[in-house]
Amino acid sequence: MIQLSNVSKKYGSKTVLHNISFSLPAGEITGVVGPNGAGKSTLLKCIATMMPPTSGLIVIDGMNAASDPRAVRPLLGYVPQEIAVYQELTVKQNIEFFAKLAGRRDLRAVLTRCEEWQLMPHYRKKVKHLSGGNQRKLNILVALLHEPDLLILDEPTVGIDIAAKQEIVSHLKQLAYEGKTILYSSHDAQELQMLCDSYLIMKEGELLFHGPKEKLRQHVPSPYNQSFTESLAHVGAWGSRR
Ligand SMILES: Nc1ncnc2c1ncn2[C@@H]1O[C@H](COP(=O)(O)OP(=O)(O)OP(=O)(O)O)[C@@H](O)[C@H]1O
Repeated sequence: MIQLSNVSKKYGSKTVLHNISFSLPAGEITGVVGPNGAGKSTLLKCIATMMPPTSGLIVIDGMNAASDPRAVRPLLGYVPQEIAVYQELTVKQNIEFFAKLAGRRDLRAVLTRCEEWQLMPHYRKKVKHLSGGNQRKLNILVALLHEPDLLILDEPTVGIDIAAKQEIVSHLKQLAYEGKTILYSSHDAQELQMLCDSYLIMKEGELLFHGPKEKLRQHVPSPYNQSFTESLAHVGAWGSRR
C-alpha cells in the first residue's frame, strides 16, 4: 500500500529525514515512534501529501504521492496533531461542512459511526464545549468522511484521559478490522503495544527499526527484552514530553 524509497526532507539547510525506505502492506496498523524532533510528523505529512519530500519516492497504491497528489488524496485521510475542526460550530455543522467538501451526500453511515463512537449525545453542541476525547474522536471521524483506505494520524490521543484513549484505540482497531491501513505516531507505549502490528522507530531523522513486535524483542539483547517499553528504550525510540 505504501512504499518509500530513499526519502529525505530538508527544512532550509536542515535535513530532518535521512534516506528513509520501507514498505507497508494494506490492512495493518503501524506505529511511528521516536523522541521529540525525530521527524515523525514530517514523515507523516510527506506521506499524506501535505508537503513533498526533498528527494526520494513515496508511492501509495502504485501512485507517486509527490507528482500526483490529487490522485493520491482520495485514498487517504490525515488527522493532524492539532484539532482541525471548527470550535464555534456544532458537531453536526462540522460534519455537514466537511462532508460537503468531501462530496458526500448520504450521511447515514456517518451517523451510525457517530452513534458507535458515542458522539450523538453531543451532536448539537459546539465543539468548544466537548471534552478533549470527544474533540479527538470528531477530528478522526471528519478525516474518514470520504472513506479513505489509508488513515494517517499524528498523535491522535495526545492530552486526553486514559478512558478516552482506550476508546479511540478500540475504534482504530475496528477500522483496521474493517480493512483500513493505519499509520499513526504516538508517545504512549501502552497504546502502541495494544494497537500496532508493526513499528517504525525513528531518531534524528533516521529510521532505526521497522518490523513487528516480535522482531523488536529479538533485536534487543537480554536482559533488556523484558518489556515492550524497555525494548523501545533500548532501540533508542523513547522520549516523551507528555
Ligand atoms: N516547518 C518547519 N520548519 C523548520 N523546521 C521544522 C519544521 N517543522 C519541523 N521542523 C524541525 O524538524 C525536526 C523534526 O520535527 P518533527 O515535528 O517532524 O518531529 P517529531 O518527531 O514529530 O517531534 P514531536 O514528537 O515533538 O512531535 C525538528 O528538529 C523540528 O524542529
